[in-house]
Amino acid sequence: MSKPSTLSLPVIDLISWIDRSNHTEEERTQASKGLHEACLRYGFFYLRLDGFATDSEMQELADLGRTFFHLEQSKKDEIRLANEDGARGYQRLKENVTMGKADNHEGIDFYKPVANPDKTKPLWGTNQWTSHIPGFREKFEDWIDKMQALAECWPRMAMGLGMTQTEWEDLRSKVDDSFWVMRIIGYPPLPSTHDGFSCGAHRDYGCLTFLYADPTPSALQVFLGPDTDVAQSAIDASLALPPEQGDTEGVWINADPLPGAVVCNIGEMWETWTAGLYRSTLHRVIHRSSNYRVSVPFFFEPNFDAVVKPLEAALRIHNVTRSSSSKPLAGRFPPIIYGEFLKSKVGANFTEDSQPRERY
Ligand SMILES: O=C(O)CCC(=O)C(=O)O
Ligand SMILES: [Fe+2]
Repeated sequence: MSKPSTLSLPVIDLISWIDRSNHTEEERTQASKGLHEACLRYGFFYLRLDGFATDSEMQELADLGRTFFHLEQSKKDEIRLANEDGARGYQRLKENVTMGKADNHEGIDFYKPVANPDKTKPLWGTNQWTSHIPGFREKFEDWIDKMQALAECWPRMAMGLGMTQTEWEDLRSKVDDSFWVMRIIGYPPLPSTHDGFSCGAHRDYGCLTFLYADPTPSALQVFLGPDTDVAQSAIDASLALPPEQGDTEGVWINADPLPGAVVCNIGEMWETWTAGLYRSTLHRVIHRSSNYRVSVPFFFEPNFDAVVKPLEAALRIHNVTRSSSSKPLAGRFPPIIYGEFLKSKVGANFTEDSQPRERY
């Protein structure tokens, strides 16, 4: 495996939006510009959370996750996926599959609770919480609230798209009942004999991911292709993607944890809303250190019944910059009903002995 490049991702500071009364409009405009640029050029960046979440609060989540994964197997299996709708609950090591290869991690998945749960319907069951760790549920529910609040202020920051007030309100109505997902993931060291990764290369398919990971370095990697100008200097043909993922040349860079920040990345829904202006970037995890790594990604998603299609504001930008050779946008980004899209993803990524379910 080639060594990842030492390039690093941009850092976006949200404080002027979180603590509005102590910051100026000018500071908010600058933060928005930085965010827009980062979405255009990378689709992956750090979000500083000063004044919003502390390192010790985030580390506590990783510790709780680690305590769970270190329970005996039978206690973990008490909340296994198969008890529910096949999507909510615990999955064992290597139950997730990416590109046909077992991922060397275990995890617990939670989705937005639904009214009238029915576990016979895909994604419509009940979340499962361990009873073996005091405070586990409360701490993670607090985190879910925080991540939802963080996502609330986010689209407003994307001023760079030049949305009108009406367009902004329309977009907001698509995410005001977000069908969010949270995963708690446990990664033992990846054995050199394992045919696959800790988490294989993929794009997240919702709106926005906010990832807290424990301080383990050199685990999460992000792929920057040749159209990311920052990668131009570092392109190395030996780092091309495997043919099944397009054989694109580029670089894998480490996205090591930054204290006081989460990693944020764009999912396919934002790529659709912006008709490809914002990038949903490939990433993967290769965890070869000797410790047990824990990460907690929170996926902020559209409403289950939201229709997602390119935003007028994005099309206006395209119309200004589009070259005559580019493919018609409408064909490339047909409208999607988010919940249907989500269900269509369910199924490909589990081993045969577990209920099928998509890995984010
Ligand atoms: O554990 C990580 O660092 C990333 C996990 C991830 O990409 C995902 O669950 O979608
Ligand atoms: Fe991901």
